[in-house]
Amino acid sequence: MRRKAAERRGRVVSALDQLRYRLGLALGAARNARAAAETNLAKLELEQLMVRAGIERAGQDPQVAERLRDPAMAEVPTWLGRVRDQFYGEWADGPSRLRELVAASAPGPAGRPPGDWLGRVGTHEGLRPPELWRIGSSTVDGSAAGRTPGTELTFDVAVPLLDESHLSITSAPKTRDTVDALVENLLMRVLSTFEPGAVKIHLWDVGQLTAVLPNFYALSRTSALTVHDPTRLVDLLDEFAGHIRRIHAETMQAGYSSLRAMRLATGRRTEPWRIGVLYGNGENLPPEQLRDLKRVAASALDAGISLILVDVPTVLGGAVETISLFDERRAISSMTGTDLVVDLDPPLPSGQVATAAKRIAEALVAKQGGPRSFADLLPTEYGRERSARELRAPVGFYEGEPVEVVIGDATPHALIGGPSGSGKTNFLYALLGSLCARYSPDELALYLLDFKEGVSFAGLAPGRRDASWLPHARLVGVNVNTDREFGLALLRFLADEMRRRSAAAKDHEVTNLAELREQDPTGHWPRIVAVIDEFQYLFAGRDSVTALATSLLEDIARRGRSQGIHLILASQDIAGIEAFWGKPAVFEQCTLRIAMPKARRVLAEANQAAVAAPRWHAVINHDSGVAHGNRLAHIPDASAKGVFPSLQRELWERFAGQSEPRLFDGAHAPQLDSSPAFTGLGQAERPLALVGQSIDVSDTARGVELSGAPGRNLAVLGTSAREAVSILDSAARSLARQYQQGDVEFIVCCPVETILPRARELTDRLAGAGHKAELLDAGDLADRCATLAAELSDVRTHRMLVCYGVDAALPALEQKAPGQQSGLDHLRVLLKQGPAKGLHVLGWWRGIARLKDTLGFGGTDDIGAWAALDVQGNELSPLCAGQVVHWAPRPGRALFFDRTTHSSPEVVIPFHLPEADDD
Ligand SMILES: Nc1ncnc2c1ncn2[C@@H]1O[C@H](COP(=O)(O)OP(=O)(O)OP(=O)(O)O)[C@@H](O)[C@H]1O
Repeated sequence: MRRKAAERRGRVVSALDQLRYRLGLALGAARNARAAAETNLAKLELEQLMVRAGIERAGQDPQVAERLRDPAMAEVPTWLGRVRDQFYGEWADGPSRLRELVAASAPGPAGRPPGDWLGRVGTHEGLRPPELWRIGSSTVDGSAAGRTPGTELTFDVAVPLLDESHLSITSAPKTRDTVDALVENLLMRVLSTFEPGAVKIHLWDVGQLTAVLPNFYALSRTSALTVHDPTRLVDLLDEFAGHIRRIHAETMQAGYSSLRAMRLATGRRTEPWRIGVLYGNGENLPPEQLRDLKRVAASALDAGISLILVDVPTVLGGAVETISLFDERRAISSMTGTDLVVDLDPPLPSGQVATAAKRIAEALVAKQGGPRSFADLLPTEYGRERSARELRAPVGFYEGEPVEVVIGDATPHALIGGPSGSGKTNFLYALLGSLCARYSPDELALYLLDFKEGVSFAGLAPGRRDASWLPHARLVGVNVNTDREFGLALLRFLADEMRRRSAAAKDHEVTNLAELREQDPTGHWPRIVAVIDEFQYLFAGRDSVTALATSLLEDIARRGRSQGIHLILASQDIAGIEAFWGKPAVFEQCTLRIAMPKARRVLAEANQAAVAAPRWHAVINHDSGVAHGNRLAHIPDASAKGVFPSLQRELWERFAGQSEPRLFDGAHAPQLDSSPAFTGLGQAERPLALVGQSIDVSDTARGVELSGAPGRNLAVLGTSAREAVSILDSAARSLARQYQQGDVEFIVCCPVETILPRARELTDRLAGAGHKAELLDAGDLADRCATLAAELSDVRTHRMLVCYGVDAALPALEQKAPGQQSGLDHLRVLLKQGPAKGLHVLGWWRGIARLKDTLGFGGTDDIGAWAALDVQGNELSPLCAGQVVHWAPRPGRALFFDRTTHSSPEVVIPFHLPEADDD
């Protein structure tokens, strides 16, 4: 028992020994590994210190010297030396390669000696900026490059800047003049490279109000150079942040990741480069400013903004090159590495810099000088652009540079506001001219509607004085302020077109216009721009027109974008449009805002840019009116006499073959004789009695089909004689065109004395057309009604009883001999049974009550169609199946309802009667 226990103990002890042994081994290994790692770390740290100080000079660095005392570190300098020798060994022709590289990457003023360029104004248009900008040179000993020891090899040192990198400069004591010379040299190289205006410089110096780079003074009077308040770094950073947001949005919308990418792809420079030079004092910036600065620096380069920081201690995001000065001539730079000393270029002669700055400033002023003209908005060749992705055109200029408007996916619709006389119409002309000159009618179709009293778009359609028209215009609507229905018709048309495009997109399995055009290259899919000037009229009432207009506008605003249907809405007073604010969706979809001087509520609430905008300028904002999107532009005078018409004529000749636009002029009633609806009439089985022109996008007339169905009579209601006469005239004359001679007979009766000449005229015209037409004496009406009623069953010809002022005949018609039927009874028979037998009544009643008296207890069924003039809507409901009728009577318009074709009445324009004007 005891032996067994001793054995067991022995086994345990030996197992424990084994364990201890193994643990000991493991611990020892870990200790060794740790010691090795620590030594390695110390070597790497030393290596880093030596590289930072420069291998040649490292021995003088007290930190390095201290570490080198450790024998374990002895191999570090040896190793670094070997690496360097190996590097330079392969670098025998390095200096000359560098020289060539800098010469290629820093052409002209970017790298050449100042004598070659200083004082000359640059001409580079700025598509591809130089990649490097010279700051000095560096010299290496030939032995390092495999040459004879003692020979010196010199090469140029240059730094990247525009689009490429920021620059951080650290001064040494008493080197401010050197730093200034370095910065001045760099900026002068940049300014002298490009055409004036391509670069803007912003100077900020924490310690100085005005005297930063004094040789540049002449430039500070132009937009090329701005000196910022030393206490307001925040303003400068805000300004840059605003540019970055705006430019980022613009480039992304156009499908590019940076301004540079966009410039290279499109071959156009749309923005200047901006260089911010910030002089600090070596102390840390307050944390908030530091954060803002880092944020700006991180995305600035993609927006063409580069920073040059002098003694601003910060680690910037993005690419940064550094220059650290040792003394008044020498520095080290991240471009060359710490081992090479850069001999900075000597300062440029200050007098010459001042002269050069003055010349550049003068050239810039000359370039920007004087207001630019409308012709400056136009391209050299017309109709070259494609609208598949977007529409883009300059509308004005800011400091000589064009300012563009973009209508596309991100800014599908535009809102233009400004008080009367602020230049909205002029802006629209500038925009339309600029767009139409760039895009052919196959790329852009315009629908133009002006609610203003006046004829601002009228010239775009063919007129008496100028037969040309704007070939892009498909519709021109003027003087429509009383015809909100026309606005509605346009919106309906756009909504239908939107559906048509959406169905086509579905068929081709695509989601937007660009793809549809790709998939259906032979289709006709221009971008559609609908301009509605003074669009607030659309919302002028609290009625069904306003309700419908609002919902259609909302629908188009929401869904038009992907179908290439764009709205441009202009108004004097956007703030005052109540219905508009009740439905903010339209407002929100109008992400392109154009504020004329003093415009209210077009831009975002806190954005006051429109208040300060000078005359004939506009604030163009593609960011829903948020301040960072503001672009101020001077708009050239596009409304001066002959300016737009001459472009129109050129475009008309260039794009000959485009059909005329439809012109809708609310101030002119259409002529029956020239209406295609009238001239196109021929013999028909169910003839149409034309009542008037429809208020619609398509040029059509409305009429009543006089078939044999019950109720196929026409009543004209109200006291307005001119319109009533016109309606009966057009109805009878249009019917006359649809019958062969002998197939129809017109019986015209006019109990209203004053109208008699009109009735006679009509009768003569009908007779002149070869038809049987008789002007019945009012006193004979009752008897004739009796005869017509009696003959109803056996007449073979069609008969039209045209009666002007039936109400005036009522007293005579009502008379009846005892036991006999009255004339009225016979008229009722004609109204009820006539249509089936080919007899139709076209009558004018001057009041609804008199119509009801005429119809008697039989109700209104025998009047299947009517045209109301000065009659209130509520009086009309019984004639319209009891529905609520909105109708504000107005001269020259009628409310037309045909039970068989209408669900609700529609407004029509009775045709113009030339001879009736002679009254
Ligand atoms: N950029 C401009 N340069 C020169 N003249 C201009 C400019 N813009 C407008 N005008 C002139 O100012 C006048 C008013 O301009 P416009 O008709 O465009 O203003 P509006 O805002 O449309 O005014 P309203 O709403 O009263 O029609 C016009 O006679 C026009 O010639």
